[in-house]
Amino acid sequence: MEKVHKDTLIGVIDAGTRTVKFCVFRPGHTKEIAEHTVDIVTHTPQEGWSEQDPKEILSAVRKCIENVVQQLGLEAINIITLGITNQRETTILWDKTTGEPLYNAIVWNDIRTDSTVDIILAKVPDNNTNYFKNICGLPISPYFSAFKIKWLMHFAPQVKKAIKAETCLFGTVDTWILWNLTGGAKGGKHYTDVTNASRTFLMNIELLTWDPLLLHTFKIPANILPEIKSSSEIYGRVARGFPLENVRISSILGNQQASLVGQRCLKEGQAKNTYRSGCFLLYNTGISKVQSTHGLVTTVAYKFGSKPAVYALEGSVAVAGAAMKWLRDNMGFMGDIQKETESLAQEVFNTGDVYFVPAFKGLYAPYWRKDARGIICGLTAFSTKQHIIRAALEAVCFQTRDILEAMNKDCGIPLTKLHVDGKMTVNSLLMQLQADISGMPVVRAQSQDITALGTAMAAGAAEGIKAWEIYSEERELVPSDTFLPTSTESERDARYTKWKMAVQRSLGWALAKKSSVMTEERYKLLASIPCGLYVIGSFGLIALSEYLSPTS
Ligand SMILES: Nc1ncnc2c1ncn2[C@@H]1O[C@H](COP(=O)(O)OP(=O)(O)O)[C@@H](O)[C@H]1O
Ligand SMILES: O=P(O)(O)OC[C@H](O)CO
Repeated sequence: MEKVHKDTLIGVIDAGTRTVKFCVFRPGHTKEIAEHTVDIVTHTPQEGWSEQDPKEILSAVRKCIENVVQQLGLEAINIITLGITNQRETTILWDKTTGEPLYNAIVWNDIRTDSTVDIILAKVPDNNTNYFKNICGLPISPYFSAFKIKWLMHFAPQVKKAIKAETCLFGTVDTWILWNLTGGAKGGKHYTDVTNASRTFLMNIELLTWDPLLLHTFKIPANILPEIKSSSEIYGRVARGFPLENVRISSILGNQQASLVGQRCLKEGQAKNTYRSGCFLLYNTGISKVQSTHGLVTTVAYKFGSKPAVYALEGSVAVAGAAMKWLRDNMGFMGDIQKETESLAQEVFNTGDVYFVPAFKGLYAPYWRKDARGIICGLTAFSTKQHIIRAALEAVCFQTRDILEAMNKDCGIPLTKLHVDGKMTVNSLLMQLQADISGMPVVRAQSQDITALGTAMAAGAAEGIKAWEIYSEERELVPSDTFLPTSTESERDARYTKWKMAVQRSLGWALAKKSSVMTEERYKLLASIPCGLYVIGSFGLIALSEYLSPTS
């Protein structure tokens, strides 16, 4: 191990759903010294689909590193190591001989794989969503990578071809970046870490290896999968042609696990909630796995080198900040989310009994209902956009309460406070609503970069840099402020009961989808498609019915 110099710096690539960022930390400090962020375009070729260009992600990584290196000037030479943190579950398949993606990245919140879920459900006794939970910790849901891989294997001919030729590789976003940074087709390292692997639906959560039964169920060949490593070890060096050539890469963490580390929730019983597009609450259960019976998932929290893996219970919420984007972009309720959400919601004192369930793509934890769809209920002639914006903020808090209720039931020991981070937490009204709806103090981290910080800490640990005292019990090292509940228990419970009524009304909505396809869309198509395409359409239907047959 190289001697650590006092000017040592650690770089972090944070490849999120909406943005890619590169930032640099000085060991022991919680605030980054330089950063650059680039937005990533998400394509929606069909309703419910969500794709990104893997090459755009890579070029954003390059641009961000180049920009920060330029900002730091000569100091950049002190960056001795890099960490990678990433949006999880997002699935990329590429050709290892050319380095070319075989399809766009299918993003974690894409729901095209609903039919794949039905195929897998049809194979298990009683259509039991939790049938494989003992093996991989996860319920059957379009969220996880295996369903996306299976979809690609069926619907993308180029994927079929590459699998047959044994040139296809699979990776989540961490693996795609690592493989390319370490040489790509010329010897790139095809690794992932345990936290990302635990989100694929293919890893045995006990053994931390790819599980043969799951691979067989999905008919996924083992030779496309990366090797599973710990979250903190030296994986390789940046290859020639990339900025920061020869610098070691020494941590990989899924972004929600990274913020658990950054929040220093390193002891059993500590939890954090990160509010971004989605919202993810992770509860550290130590080296023992807790199997949830209330709709949470069991996931790997982190594994530092050869130390035992630490587990977490996770409550994943698909739509949190994304609902604000929808109110801005689709409803035109505001122009600037950051500047206007809080002030508009504060123009009213409550939601006027309006409830908003933003189940745009079904509901994740604790419901796991892909047939749910968004609803706004309780509208009256007095309802205004301000009420709806406030209801959207409350929806984030109610969804968090759903998770907290499930966690308390699974763990037995209720949380006494909630540590929070993520861009949405700048909204102080949201923080107060969260304290009032959950009835517990909400402790807000004063840094926006908790995810990157956790990744830097893990990279530092692999390099023997102990500056953050990662195993210290002193959580107060993360500067924070606290919001205390101002509601009574009966007020809280009355409102929560109403929320549950609203959730009930959102369930099952998508089951009626078929009838709408047979009416509007069909007739729109009949009016516009030249006759040759009917033939392609019927071939498509035959392919789809074969795919959906229980034997496939
Ligand atoms: N002041 C605010 N109040 C409410 N929501 C906000 C506020 N600022 C940002 N948001 C929401 O938070 C989310 C920020 O997401 P971001 O950190 O960019 O991560 P990602 O989209 O990668 O999850 C966006 O969905 C945005 O709508
Ligand atoms: O990039 P974010 O913050 O939307 O995180 C997405 C999660 O990792 C999905 O599981």
